[in-house]
Amino acid sequence: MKNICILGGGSWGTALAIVLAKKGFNIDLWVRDNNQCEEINTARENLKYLQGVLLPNNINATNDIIKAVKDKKVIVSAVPTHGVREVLRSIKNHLNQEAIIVNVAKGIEVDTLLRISEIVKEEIPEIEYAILSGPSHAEEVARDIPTTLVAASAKKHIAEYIQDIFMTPKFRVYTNPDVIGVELGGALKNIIALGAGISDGLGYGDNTKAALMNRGFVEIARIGEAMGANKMTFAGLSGIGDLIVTCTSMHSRNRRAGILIGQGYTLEEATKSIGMVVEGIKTTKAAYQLSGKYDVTMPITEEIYKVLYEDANVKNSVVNLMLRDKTHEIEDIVNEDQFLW
Ligand SMILES: NC(=O)c1ccc[n+]([C@@H]2O[C@H](COP(=O)([O-])OP(=O)(O)OC[C@H]3O[C@@H](n4cnc5c(N)ncnc54)[C@H](O)[C@@H]3O)[C@@H](O)[C@H]2O)c1
Ligand SMILES: O=P(O)(O)OC[C@H](O)CO
Repeated sequence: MKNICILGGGSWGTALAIVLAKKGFNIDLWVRDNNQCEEINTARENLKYLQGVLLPNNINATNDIIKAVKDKKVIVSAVPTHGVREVLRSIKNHLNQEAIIVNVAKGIEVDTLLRISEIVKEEIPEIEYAILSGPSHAEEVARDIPTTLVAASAKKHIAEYIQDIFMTPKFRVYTNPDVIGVELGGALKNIIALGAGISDGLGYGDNTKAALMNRGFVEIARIGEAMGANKMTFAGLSGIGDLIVTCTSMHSRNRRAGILIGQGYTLEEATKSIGMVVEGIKTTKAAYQLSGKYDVTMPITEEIYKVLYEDANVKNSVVNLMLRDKTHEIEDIVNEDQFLW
């Protein structure tokens, strides 16, 4: 049986290790923190990030990243976006020639505004790349709850290879050639999930959340198309699928952080209380800059940016969104000629 390396012993890296280990692969799980690494190997549980799930014996946590990647064809990168570049730099000279990086993080690098495939291209230009994304909370995947995802790669055989590696009766994987769309859908939905949480924290209702999700989807598709994605990808699992789960689930770290902010906690208090990565916070900053760079209107992202980074009042932000200039629902489809006069 093949050996697979997973980089990052947080909730998602651990959940994917369980899926693959149950399939029979031997897993080397690189965990940055040595105490956590030892705890995983002795307790057979990731107590900090994924409590209550027994880890199969064929998962070996290691603190040695070079050993973890050595001779592996499939290297799953499950470190948060802000750590990806540094991790790639540390492994680039130790990789198998056939290695494929399977990124599962959902974010945009703030300083460069690059997607993760672009960071990989900069750091290890020759390596094969795929992204695995979709509506998938670690807490459910680790407990064998049926889940569907999409493996995207520019190369069909790479997307299909990764599909085969991960596919189980409880973990169904589709393929898609649109790496840009899949990366952006997964990253940008976290911003809208923060907004959905803020709305819940303010005590607003289902109508408000549906509005945020729907108009959030419109702005994700708008910037996505400007950045070269296929608009249809946003109608798929990594787009609307992930937007739905993240905006509605109590597993979502982004939504839960938003709820706390809506209830009046500061960003710092909310982040500390969640205790896990809340990717949407940094992604909001990146997306706000991208909307300027591509000259694309992203009103929800803009208001969330102001709440997170300029201490704007959340209730005023809702008023700002409700009182924007009147407009057609779907600007590029509806035009004046389509109305009866
Ligand atoms: N948790 C989920 O359900 C889920 C599902 C799909 C995708 N994701 C994505 O997976 C990525 C990881 O999320 P997670 O939920 O596992 O996070 P987490 O907070 O549970 O764990 C993060 C892990 O990364 C490590 N880490 C933090 N900074 C690092 C750095 N600079 N270098 C190396 N390691 C670092 C931490 O020590 C920890 O082990 C995120 O991009 C997230 O959006 C998460
Ligand atoms: O817990 P969140 O908000 O980081 O979301 C996790 C996954 O992206 C859901 O698909």
